[in-house]
Amino acid sequence: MSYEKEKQVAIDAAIAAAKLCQQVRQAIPAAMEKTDKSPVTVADYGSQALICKAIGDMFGDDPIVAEEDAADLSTSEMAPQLAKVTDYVKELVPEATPEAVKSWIDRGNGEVAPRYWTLDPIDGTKGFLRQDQYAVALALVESGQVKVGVLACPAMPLENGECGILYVAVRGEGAFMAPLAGGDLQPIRVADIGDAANLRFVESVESGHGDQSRQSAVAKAVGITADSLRMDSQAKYGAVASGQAVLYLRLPSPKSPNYREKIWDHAAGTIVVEEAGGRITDMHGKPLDFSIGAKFANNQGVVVSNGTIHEKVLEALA
Ligand SMILES: Nc1ncnc2c1ncn2[C@@H]1O[C@H](COP(=O)(O)OS(=O)(=O)O)[C@@H](OP(=O)(O)O)[C@H]1O
Ligand SMILES: [Mg+2]
Ligand SMILES: [Mg+2]
Ligand SMILES: [Mg+2]
Repeated sequence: MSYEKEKQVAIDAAIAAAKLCQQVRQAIPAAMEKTDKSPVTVADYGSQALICKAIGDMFGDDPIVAEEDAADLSTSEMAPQLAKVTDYVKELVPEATPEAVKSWIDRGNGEVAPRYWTLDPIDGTKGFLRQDQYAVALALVESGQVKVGVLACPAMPLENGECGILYVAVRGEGAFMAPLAGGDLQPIRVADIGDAANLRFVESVESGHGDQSRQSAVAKAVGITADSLRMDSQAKYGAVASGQAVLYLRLPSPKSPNYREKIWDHAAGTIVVEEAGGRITDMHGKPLDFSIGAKFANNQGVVVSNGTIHEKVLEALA
């Protein structure tokens, strides 16, 4: 099946959302705290509203499983924040009202189904707040397999010194990147193992999102001696897909050993890497299971590689 329409709607929505995020970021955004103590900003809500509206308008029957929830924005003390979100959304959707914005955000409360979208309106909110990397990550999943993935990474550097990369993949059609500001999609490939300069691995910036000492031990065991490239968000998948790194390790943090990864933190990134020739499994070599729910209840840790080193990495982990 061709996913031409899905791909185009996803690209347009992600680009619009990334624009909103960059506008918020120029104003040095403040963070609000969610009940799990993690940060969220008006940009996370604005991005989710824009994208869920776009998907809902074009594919009204498709559920969307997204990170944020408008319930936190619905109290009277949050009214000023909701007004701010609405103002940003209005710049791109003039008919936006606070009520409409909340209802668009809540389109993201869908459940995993035979066909669904999953959205992280800002992946790497901590990176967004630090003026580092972040990504708008949107994917379409059918029968448990990611079919379309779009990653908009406004802070990823291009060769010409400018910033902003869009990564796009459709199952069976390859992976591509383009300047986020506009330009043709160019095919990308993972790095070859013989390419010693690219023997780098990527990992999270936040030490609590992984096990950095085990990650560097595993990288060393497969011959990667250079220091890791630390990067927030699914931009790490973009780095592997385009050959800047051969490995992304995300092993359970000793601080939260029972944490289960969320589907929106990986869906778009995984198809971009797979279509660029790479491989993804959990730390035990099992495929990530996108068919059960918002959390990967049956997977632990994530290993993303250029493919050729994957078995060696799994052996080092075993
Ligand atoms: N304990 C633990 N272990 C693993 N992952 C966790 C954990 N806690 C949170 N999260 C999720 O991490 C998402 C951000 O991941 P990053 O790789 O961007 O982390 S980092 O900012 O580079 O450190 C972040 O996504 P966003 O909330 O979209 O930013 C969280 O979903
Ligand atoms: Mg979050
Ligand atoms: Mg995330
Ligand atoms: Mg997020």
